[in-house]
Amino acid sequence: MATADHRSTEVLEQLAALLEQRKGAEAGSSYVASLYQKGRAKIAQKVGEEGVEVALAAVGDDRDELINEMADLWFHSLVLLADANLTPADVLDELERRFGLSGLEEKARRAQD
Ligand SMILES: N=c1c2ncn([C@@H]3O[C@H](COP(=O)(O)OP(=O)(O)OP(=O)(O)O)[C@@H](O)[C@H]3O)c2ncn1[C@@H]1O[C@H](COP(=O)(O)O)[C@@H](O)[C@H]1O
Repeated sequence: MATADHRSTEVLEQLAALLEQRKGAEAGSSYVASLYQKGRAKIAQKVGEEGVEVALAAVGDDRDELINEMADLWFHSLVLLADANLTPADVLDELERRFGLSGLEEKARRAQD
């Protein structure tokens, strides 16, 4: 299994920066620019479709298929975030906040034991 390291967030940030640049590109020149042109509902639809594909891949128990479909889901989710003028950092902040909360709950539980 691959291990998480500094690349995990770097690749999200670099891809997000590229997605931001694509806002100024011609729709015919880039898949991402064509998605922006189709609009929020189309991008949201792609995220929904990719989510279903992830679920099907998970049930199929094919490791490579699951990684591929998850990459499609994450990619389209990043496009949706960019279209909404949000960044991966906004989501990472929320995950970090929740992780912090659960960490505190765990500490409190241990203190009671
Ligand atoms: N990571 C990706 C990525 N993952 C998937 N895809 C594209 O997402 C599409 C999904 O395929 P589907 O079959 O679901 O969709 P489709 O049938 O082509 O389109 P729909 O009719 O369903 O809308 C394919 O065209 C893939 O090529 C991606 N396209 C781009 N990127 C990244 O985005 C960057 C910018 O891309 P461009 O804007 O195209 O240069 C690239 O350098 C990559 O790093």
